[in-house]
Amino acid sequence: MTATSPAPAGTAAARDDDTAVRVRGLVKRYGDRTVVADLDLEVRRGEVFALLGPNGAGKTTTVEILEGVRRRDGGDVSVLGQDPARAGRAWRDRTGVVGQSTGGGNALTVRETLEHFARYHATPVPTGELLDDVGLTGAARTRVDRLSGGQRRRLEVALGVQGRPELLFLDEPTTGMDPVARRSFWTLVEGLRDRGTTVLLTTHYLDEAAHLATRVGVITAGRLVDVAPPDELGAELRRVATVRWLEGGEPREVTTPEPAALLRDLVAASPTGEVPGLTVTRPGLEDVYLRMVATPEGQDR
Ligand SMILES: Nc1ncnc2c1ncn2[C@@H]1O[C@H](COP(=O)(O)OP(=O)(O)OP(=O)(O)O)[C@@H](O)[C@H]1O
Repeated sequence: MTATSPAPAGTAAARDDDTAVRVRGLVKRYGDRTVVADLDLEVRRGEVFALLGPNGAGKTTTVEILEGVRRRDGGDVSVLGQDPARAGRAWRDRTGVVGQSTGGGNALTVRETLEHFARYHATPVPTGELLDDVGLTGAARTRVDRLSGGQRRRLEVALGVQGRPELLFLDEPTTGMDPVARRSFWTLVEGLRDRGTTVLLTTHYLDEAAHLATRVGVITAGRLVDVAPPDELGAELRRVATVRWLEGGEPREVTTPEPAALLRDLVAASPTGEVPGLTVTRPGLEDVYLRMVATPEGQDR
């Protein structure tokens, strides 16, 4: 089938049209240790998908297999319709990679570095625009080996998006950035998302996942344990609410899946109909995430 002929509905090729990444039964071992264990994952075209998980859970390993820079031991992987283990230069041009920071540097300036790598792309983002997008205009003439950690991270992000990739891999992109730089990075990713770029990112910052991601997936011990939009993750865990109030001046707290019934009882029992200090809270993304990874399996191994 050629790229232009429409795939019949319901076929694998038709489904691939709206799927950027499809992973089935992915396995990766180091020696006799299995670090990715039968992992399934699907990232739709145009979405920002965030992978969360504790240190050592297997996020980077998974992402590197999808980038085509690490071998797998089992499973099926399709990225932009091809197996990254066999894909060539043309496929690579359609992806952008911002790996975990290496801390390396060189004697070229920021601008020289961007101009050097621009030659590898068919339609690179103009250097001035790129510098602006990542907030490095003021550092354009600084040598890379003299950049701060956060500035270096911005340069790596610039190199990842320079070729206007269809699919961008971001491995802990904002580690080392100050809060202002993180915010402007979020704006950059939002701009990419608005232009239809698919983004797969790993992060330890739950506010980043909540802000940017269409869906988040939680990996513990090499397995994907849940996938959902950030405000729906852990639906079961979220059903439970914590009700707090003051009784005779003393704080009281009850955790219940049916807060409405408790509120009715509290109001009925109050002579004035008022319940002092009353609050009802449901678990947020962070609470849910911490519960998910709190199992022995979820700990760093
Ligand atoms: N080249 C390697 N050789 C042996 N073990 C490795 C290698 N690379 C990673 N590992 C191990 O594989 C496991 C998964 O590592 P990985 O880097 O994928 O985790 P991660 O979820 O990205 O963690 P972090 O959040 O700390 O970046 C870890 O236990 C790690 O020590």
